[in-house]
Amino acid sequence: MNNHLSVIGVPMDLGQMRRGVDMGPSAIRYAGMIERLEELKYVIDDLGDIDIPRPERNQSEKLDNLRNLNEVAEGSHRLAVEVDKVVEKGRFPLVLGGDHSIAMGTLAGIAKHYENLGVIWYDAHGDLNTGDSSPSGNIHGMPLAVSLGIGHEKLTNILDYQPKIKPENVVIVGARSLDEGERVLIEEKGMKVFTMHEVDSMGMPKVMEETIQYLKDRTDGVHLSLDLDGLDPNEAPGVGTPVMGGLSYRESHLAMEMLYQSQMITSAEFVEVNPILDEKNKTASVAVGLMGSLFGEKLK
Ligand SMILES: NC(=[NH2+])NCCC[C@H](N)C(=O)O
Ligand SMILES: [Mn+2]
Ligand SMILES: [Mn+2]
Repeated sequence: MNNHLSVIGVPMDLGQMRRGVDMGPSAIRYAGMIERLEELKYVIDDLGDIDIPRPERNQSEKLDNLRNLNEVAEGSHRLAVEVDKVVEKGRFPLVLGGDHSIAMGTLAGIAKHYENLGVIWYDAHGDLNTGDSSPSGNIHGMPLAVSLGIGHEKLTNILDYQPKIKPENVVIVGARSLDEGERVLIEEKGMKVFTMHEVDSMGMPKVMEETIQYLKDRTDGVHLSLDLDGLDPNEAPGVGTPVMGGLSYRESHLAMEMLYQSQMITSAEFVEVNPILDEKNKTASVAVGLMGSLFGEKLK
């Protein structure tokens, strides 16, 4: 694994309606992230936080069922520019959210450097909505669709190219809340999804084995997009859209350890940590713990 990490915080809370997720990057750093990774002998540049635009008052609230479209697009664009530079320098981008809408910026910055970027979308949700299909108008439910080139032009065209990724290079893990339009898209594109049903029936070792094998055969780099709501809300309560029956802390550690062993992850982001909804920074600590496993911590 690339031993030079560049950390970028993204205090974005405009992709959904619960305030506080903009403090996610601070909460994750406060939970000891940098020290934890330094312990593993990584060289770390913390690039600080991206400046996120604040919406003007009186703007028409939800144009095309896309809440805060212009600000989210601009924030993601700024993130994409920074991530692009990090990859250009040969460093591993580690992005801290912020709500999941930021993934469209992260992927825009990374994917131009790969022919076939793979993505592991670790999440209770598919985030495959568009303005047309979204029940909420919240853009954090759309970044995977946007990265596939599906959605509003202001979002799909960040850094002036699209699509960022191909549907066959994506694996979704932990899904248990998919909207109708998302199911249709998954079916139509033949996307690989391990729902909680598969995790329960196959077990996490098999799910990750298959994920790793599948991506190894077809990609030249793999981005991990980890939404903390993929985990069960009992273990990661500090998220804005919790869904019961999620991945356990232990399953998630195992998944991260297997990814470390595979040596295939080339970038990562940890999103949706909301300290206002959290219990004593538990969810941020879970994020840092999972990073420990992803970057090679071992018990012996
Ligand atoms: N990144 C997330 N937590 N996304 C939740 C999305 C929830 C729902 N599917 C929506 O579109 O509103
Ligand atoms: Mn989610
Ligand atoms: Mn998500």
